[in-house]
Amino acid sequence: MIEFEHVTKAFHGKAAVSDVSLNFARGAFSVLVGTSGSGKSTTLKMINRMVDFDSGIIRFAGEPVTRHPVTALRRRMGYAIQSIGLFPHWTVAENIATVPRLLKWPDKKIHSRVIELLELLNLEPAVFYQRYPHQLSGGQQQRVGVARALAADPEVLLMDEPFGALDPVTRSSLQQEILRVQRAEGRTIILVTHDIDEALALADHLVLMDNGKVVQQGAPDTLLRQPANDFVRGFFGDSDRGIRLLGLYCVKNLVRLGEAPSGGVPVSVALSLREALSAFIQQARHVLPVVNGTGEVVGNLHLQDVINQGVTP
Ligand SMILES: Nc1ncnc2c1ncn2[C@@H]1O[C@H](COP(=O)(O)OP(=O)(O)OP(=O)(O)O)[C@@H](O)[C@H]1O
Repeated sequence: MIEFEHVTKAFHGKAAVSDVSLNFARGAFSVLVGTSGSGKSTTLKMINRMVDFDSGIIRFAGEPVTRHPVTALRRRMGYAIQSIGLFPHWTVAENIATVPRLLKWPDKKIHSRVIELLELLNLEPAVFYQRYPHQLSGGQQQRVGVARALAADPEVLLMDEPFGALDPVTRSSLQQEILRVQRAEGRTIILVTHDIDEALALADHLVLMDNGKVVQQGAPDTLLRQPANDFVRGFFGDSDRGIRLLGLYCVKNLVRLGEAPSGGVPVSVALSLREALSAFIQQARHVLPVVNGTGEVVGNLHLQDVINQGVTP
């Protein structure tokens, strides 16, 4: 859906992005991750032409972005950033409605979309609808920023550290919301983060950048299991790689269905194997019962199977 071919951008003679070729597939959740100053934000901003590039081609829906009128291009791409950029004299509802208003949606449709998004992002409409940005916490402002980016159902969502100022609990629930929206609606999302665990939790397609270049890209599993070089190995923390790998899989993948339930506090099918490993350690057990979404015991999880998952592809 979005393709980069040999794209280069320099600021004051110094390359920020060098000869980058990438393909962000339609409906995929792509994540740009890397060291500070590696060119992630610049890469993102070149997609909606917030930053012009010096050479190469970037295509959106088959056409070079330079041939799309800037305003039309930006309306097709939601954009959410850490520093939020909410309009201070507009209420939360007016901020969220920015693009629907530009698109001249009827008032009723705008109102119901704003309510829907407030609920989606856990902001009680009765409390937040009429508030102004200065009356919100940093995390609430960020959620309004995400709601605004989603408002007009853009084909592509560009997000630059959108969960940066959130506490770990809110951050994790917002990550799950975004994943749910992306899976349910097949939305194309490109997200920049320097948080490795966030990147691994969200990405279908992970792009690791360093010094303006793409060092390795692919499925998170591939980068963890087959790091292209020492930089990639080091970036994911050599000693944490096994644990991070377990974070990519769910208990559901390994449950031995129909076994007589073992003792111990059950783990849910939806839990990651990383969290399940922690449950084994906390309970000092080798086998734990597994429950499905309705709390019914469906089988067991064996510690040995979890360990094997970290070894076998
Ligand atoms: N507007 C600008 N003017 C001058 N230099 C810039 C500008 N924007 C970015 N740069 C430089 O380009 C390089 C890449 O910056 P970029 O913001 O893309 O990196 P990043 O990977 O997103 O970093 P971070 O994770 O720290 O936000 C950096 O060296 C930065 O200083």
